[in-house]
Amino acid sequence: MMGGWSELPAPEPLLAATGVRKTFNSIRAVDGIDLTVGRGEILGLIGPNGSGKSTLLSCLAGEQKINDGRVEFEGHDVTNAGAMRIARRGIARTFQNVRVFSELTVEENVLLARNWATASPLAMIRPAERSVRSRAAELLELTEMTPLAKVLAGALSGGQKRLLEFVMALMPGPKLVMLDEAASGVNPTLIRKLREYVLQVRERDGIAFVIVEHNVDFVFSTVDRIVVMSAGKVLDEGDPVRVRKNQEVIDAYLGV
Ligand SMILES: Nc1ncnc2c1ncn2[C@@H]1O[C@H](COP(=O)(O)OP(=O)(O)OP(=O)(O)O)[C@@H](O)[C@H]1O
Repeated sequence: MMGGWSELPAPEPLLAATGVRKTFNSIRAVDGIDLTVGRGEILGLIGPNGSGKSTLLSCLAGEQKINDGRVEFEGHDVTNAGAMRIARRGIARTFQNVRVFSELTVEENVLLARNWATASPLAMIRPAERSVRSRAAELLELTEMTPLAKVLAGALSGGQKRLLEFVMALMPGPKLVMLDEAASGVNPTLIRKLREYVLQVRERDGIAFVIVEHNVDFVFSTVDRIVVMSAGKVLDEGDPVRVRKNQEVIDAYLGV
């Protein structure tokens, strides 16, 4: 068993973003951010509404083009490489507004997710190979969703839909998963389980996570390191215990 990741030397960077800037007309949504994520590291990204967290995720995932800066993944320059190419390199994400196919079952959603990062849209209609089916079954088992496999995704609770999206993000076998407010609208029991699943997946497969989150207890209890954003910049960064006591962070975000 490992003695906790925080005791290990700094992991080799998986993702390295430097000087990332994204503007919308006069709004500097992301204003010169440097961010690294180590292999298997769980990084928290917090900050007030509108501080640029989701925009930064979209830039890293290649959904938005950056105005300035550089993004490297496993040493490859992926700056403005586009969402598909970046996904193929091994970055997956979930969204603030859950994106699942309501008219398909849980299992069908999970099987479809295999191809998002690896194949053409045409390949989506091919029946899933045995290895894909067994990965889907294994991930549903891990997240205790096997009993829901045949249920239509539209019939799931908000929390279960978030869990389904989590499984879908894991299907292509990513090296980095970015979760955008995965605990939002999720009941406390399911949040505890989500935390457990994140830690298990990291432990088992060495997957790194970037967790954008307003649920302070969830994020501080799950991550190895935290980055606090404010008005498009990094306000503080480091050990969660220290950051939580930083008066500037308390004033800007943690507040009351
Ligand atoms: N497509 C867009 N067009 C114009 N402005 C945008 C766009 N997307 C984001 N912004 C602006 O960029 C800034 C950062 O927004 P962003 O959604 O990234 O913040 P956030 O930290 O994720 O906020 P929240 O916690 O509320 O999700 C805000 O001022 C927002 O209004």
